[in-house]
Amino acid sequence: MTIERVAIVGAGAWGTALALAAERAGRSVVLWGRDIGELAATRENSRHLPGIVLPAAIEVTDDLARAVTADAILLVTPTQTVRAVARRLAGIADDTPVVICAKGLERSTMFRPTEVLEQALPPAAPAVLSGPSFAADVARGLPTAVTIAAAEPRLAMDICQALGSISFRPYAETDIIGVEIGGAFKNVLAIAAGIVTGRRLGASASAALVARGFAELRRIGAAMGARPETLMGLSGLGDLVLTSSSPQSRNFAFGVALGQGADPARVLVEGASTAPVARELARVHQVEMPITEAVAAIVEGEVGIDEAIGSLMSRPLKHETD
Ligand SMILES: NC(=O)C1=CN([C@@H]2O[C@H](COP(=O)(O)OP(=O)(O)OC[C@H]3O[C@@H](n4cnc5c(N)ncnc54)[C@H](O)[C@@H]3O)[C@@H](O)[C@H]2O)C=CC1
Ligand SMILES: O=C(CO)COP(=O)(O)O
Repeated sequence: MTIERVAIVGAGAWGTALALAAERAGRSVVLWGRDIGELAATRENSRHLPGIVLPAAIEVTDDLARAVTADAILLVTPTQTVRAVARRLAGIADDTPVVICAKGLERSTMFRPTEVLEQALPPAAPAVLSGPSFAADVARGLPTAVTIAAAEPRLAMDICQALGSISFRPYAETDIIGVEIGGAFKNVLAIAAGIVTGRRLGASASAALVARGFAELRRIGAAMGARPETLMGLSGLGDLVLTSSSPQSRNFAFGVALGQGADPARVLVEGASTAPVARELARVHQVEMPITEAVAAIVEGEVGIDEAIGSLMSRPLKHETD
């Protein structure tokens, strides 16, 4: 299919950046948001992307009917809102590609976002966009590569064709589960990496955290049906490395604040919402995920940070690749 008109639903940092990417790729773009007063008036998202002015060609609207008729829709609101927002898109034509751009797991059901989408919006053809990509980098046109997955390889490639440009390079994939698992769990692991940095535990501990965190990601991925190659790619290891090493990441920055003694109840980032669900999924699938367990316990206020670190370091010795 040819995708000419693209709607971005959600005008936060990532939605605004993806609107710019789609416009650079030559698409006709409509950016829908519920709070677009300032954006519509000034063409600048000063809260999330200060200094970046949207070109006149991008239509900014709070009228969802303008989005429903697009050839493809990018759903770019936080994970816990995907169900409600998807329901509001009920008027779409059958098989309209709806590309999930959130990274997380629904708390009430433990569903991945495309599972939520399938329930809430049955006419949609689900897809997912994920990978190492900060909104500010994409908005500025810096080189970025992401993964776009859909069950049908042809659809994944059509969406790649629609969004790809000289600065934004999507790779097509069919492993929706793997891409979503990578995006959801890396946010939890990024909080752990931030805690290591905030607690000044050293560069060696940071590297160990990424490697052992990735071991957890591979184990839960195998249990949930992800392909190992997907987890090795942009949306798994690539995004884990990015968000576990950069203060630009809100999840990492949240972890840094926790490591420095901040109250876990104060901030809400995707990884904090996902952590208790990730822990529960690990238990359901009987997968050992001590770092994920520790993050969940910390953000839920069940243990202190020093206690959690002590528990991780005093676990029984084992073979590395068991
Ligand atoms: N910011 C980034 O660099 C990246 C973010 N993401 C993911 O994209 C998702 C969105 O993140 P951001 O845009 O950064 O968040 P944000 O906080 O900048 O924006 C979220 C937007 O969603 C809107 N929203 C929230 N609830 C809504 C509802 N019920 N109905 C309609 N609109 C609603 C808010 O008004 C806001 O405009 C998250 O899952 C995040 O993990 C993925 C890659 C990069
Ligand atoms: O997912 C992201 C980059 O790939 C953005 O990470 P944060 O949500 O932690 O800022």
